[in-house]
Amino acid sequence: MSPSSPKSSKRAAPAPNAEPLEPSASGRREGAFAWALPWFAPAALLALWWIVSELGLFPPILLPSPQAVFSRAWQLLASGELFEHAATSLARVFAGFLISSTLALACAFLFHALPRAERAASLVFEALRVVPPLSLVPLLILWLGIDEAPKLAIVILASFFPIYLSSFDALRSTDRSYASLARILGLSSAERIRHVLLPGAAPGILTGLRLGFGYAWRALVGAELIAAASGLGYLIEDASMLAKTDIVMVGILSIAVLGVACDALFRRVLERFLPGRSRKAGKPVTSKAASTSAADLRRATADDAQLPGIDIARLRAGYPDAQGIVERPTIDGLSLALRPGTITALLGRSGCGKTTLLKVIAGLLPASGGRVTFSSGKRPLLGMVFQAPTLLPWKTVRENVRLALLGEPVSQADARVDEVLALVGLLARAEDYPQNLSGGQQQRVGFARALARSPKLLLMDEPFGALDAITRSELQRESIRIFASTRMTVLMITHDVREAVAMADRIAVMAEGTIAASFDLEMPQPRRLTDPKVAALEERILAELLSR
Ligand SMILES: Nc1ncnc2c1ncn2[C@@H]1O[C@H](COP(=O)(O)OP(=O)(O)OP(=O)(O)O)[C@@H](O)[C@H]1O
Repeated sequence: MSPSSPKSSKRAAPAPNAEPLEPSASGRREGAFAWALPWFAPAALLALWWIVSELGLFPPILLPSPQAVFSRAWQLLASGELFEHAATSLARVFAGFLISSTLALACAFLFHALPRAERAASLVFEALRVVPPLSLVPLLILWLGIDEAPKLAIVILASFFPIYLSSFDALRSTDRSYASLARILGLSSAERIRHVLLPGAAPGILTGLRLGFGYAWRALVGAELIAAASGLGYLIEDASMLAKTDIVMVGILSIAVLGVACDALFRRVLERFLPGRSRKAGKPVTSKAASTSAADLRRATADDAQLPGIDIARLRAGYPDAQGIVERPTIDGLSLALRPGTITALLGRSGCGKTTLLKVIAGLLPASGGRVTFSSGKRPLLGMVFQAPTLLPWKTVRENVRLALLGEPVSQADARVDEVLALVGLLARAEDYPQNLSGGQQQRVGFARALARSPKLLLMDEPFGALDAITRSELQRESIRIFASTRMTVLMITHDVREAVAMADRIAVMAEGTIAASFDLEMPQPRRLTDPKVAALEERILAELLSR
């Protein structure tokens, strides 16, 4: 059959860049009924309940019919009795929850700031966590009497731990993920809390609050067994004594409905008030700065004499164990000189200590021996491109880059953000959230953020490692252009010998925590990898690497 026949063209697969197809009829039907999905199971249970009671499988004293329960509920509602009990229970849950969430959040923040205090309290907290609050009722009555206090105490004890644990974990994992970034960007404690810790931990904290609220409801009925005269727990207990099963079921259903409604409220808060969670793509931005060329970035105006050289001599460094002792140094007697304004590429097998060296130079890890000397006297203003983009998902692209310029006047900082985003070709995506960008685009944003402060020293940890071949080669070319126009001293880790040969002035090969060989490249840019001299050097370096 000829490819142009109508039949064949009907069957042809859509072109890769074709508009999305119209949803199919079955897809449309599914979409139309999506809202009803959560109601299927309750409706099925209700139907089952009705059938069982209609068949008379259980006597009404054990299982009253749905009609009997709903008419009793209507009666209690009309008399205001149900509302009164529900209001009392809600007041108890809210009061207990308010106290427990305040205490739990205070403990989470305090213990996050004071890890030793957390370790000191951990055993007591762990023990208290596993004791069921209801087992404490006799003691609570002895200590607090039989009024509201023991009921509140039970709700507090039940809801404290989910909130505390979830919030503490969220704070700790956010801090771990972004600690290096915050230090490299020079954020103050207040800036770190405001821009990183709080928004990063917010989902975990809100989940903890949601869980805690659920636990507060669950503990309520038990709490209202303690000499209560009102509340849904009391209603259930009182009715069960008089064998009024329909009222017992009204009480249980009321707790379920109120609990689900409160949970839905929490979820709405989570979805609405967390910045950047909507993940919508922002509007494209155009501005004069979009035409910024690399040459415009010369504002640092640093000539080579002002740029930092780095002299690393007999360096030793490693990761301390739990006792704070570095047993086996990762960097062991390493010496390397970085000339001002040059690009040095660091090659070496995985695990030989390349990232560790970068961390010591950046001041993220202390040296245990030897020295790192900066020709500028102290550690210069530095930018770092991490192995992963390490963007804050709750901030837009613009806000992520802006984070590097928090101390600067707003208009100046905004102009600079435009400049560096234009430089990496992403000004049009400034209002997007990182989730809406590809991996390569996210890495470019990380690059723009590192360049934003016009660093004198740029440290790059396999910046192109996770990218596809085309994006990688594009970014390599862009980087060469940027390095040529913005004077910086650059140290770049890579696993790619070609990348090193294409970009670097010096290549250092690392093995077992020290520099095994180094090569100076005096070939002009741009370098053609097919050039016999370049190809021969690539071969030599590859052989050197393989011999390690
Ligand atoms: N936070 C850490 N705590 C303890 N040991 C670590 C830590 N980070 C790295 N190491 C260890 O230090 C050694 C060197 O790690 P490093 O990340 O510097 O290697 P690398 O050369 O950068 O590796 P790769 O090329 O795979 O990224 C490894 O043995 C690693 O297990």
